[in-house]
Amino acid sequence: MCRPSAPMIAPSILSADFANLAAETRAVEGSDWLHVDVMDAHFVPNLTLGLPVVESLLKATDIPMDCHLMIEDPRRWAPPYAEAGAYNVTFHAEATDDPRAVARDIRAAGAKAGLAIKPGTDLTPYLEILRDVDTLLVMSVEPGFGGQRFIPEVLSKVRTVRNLVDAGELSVLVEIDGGINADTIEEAAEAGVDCFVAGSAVYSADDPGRAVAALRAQAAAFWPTAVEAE
Ligand SMILES: O=C(CO)[C@@H](O)[C@H](O)COP(=O)(O)O
Repeated sequence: MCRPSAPMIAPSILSADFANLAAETRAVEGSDWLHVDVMDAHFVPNLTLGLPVVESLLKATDIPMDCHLMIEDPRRWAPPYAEAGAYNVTFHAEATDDPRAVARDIRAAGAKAGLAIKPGTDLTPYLEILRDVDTLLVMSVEPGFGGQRFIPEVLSKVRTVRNLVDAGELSVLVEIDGGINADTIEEAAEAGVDCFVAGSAVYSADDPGRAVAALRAQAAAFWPTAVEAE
């Protein structure tokens, strides 16, 4: 996968009004991905939504869906999200002892496969596995809740993967999730993030669509001038 030609912004509907999800997705038309947090109250201490809501959302929007599964047993539960039509399905490294098999099943079911790691998880044991996924999701807050403070220490993992991708040794999209807003997006962009998830920064704005555009413009100031278009 080549680097996208511009920063990608993925609004997280965790911060949207769950009683008006179709309207909330229309408010962010023009976003690169729609980030959907699936939480099972076991892998994380929160419960959100599951496959039936994702299936309905897929009918309500054309924005490519980025499903972030914060769940136990992703080998069992991840492929149906791909079969339903999600563009990218991300599972947690900490939730499985066979990430390659989960990624293979997601891809076989028709979606891009993403690997997520919590802030405290070391990247080193997963570097080889990154050859078998399309996206690395670096969590910059503890998974479970929106509106938390950005953890800048995770950017060393972003820099490591950025350098490997730029050197042609890996081909993976680098995504960051948690605490991304006008105060933090620039340091993340400078470290080499391709895709920025933003929940409260987008949905607490008066105009979520303009908030997406503003975040993209801020990150673009740190974009390399000549990147190969995806
Ligand atoms: O996965 C998660 C939280 O677990 C995120 O996707 C949050 O939804 C991001 O929200 P903000 O930190 O941007 O408010």
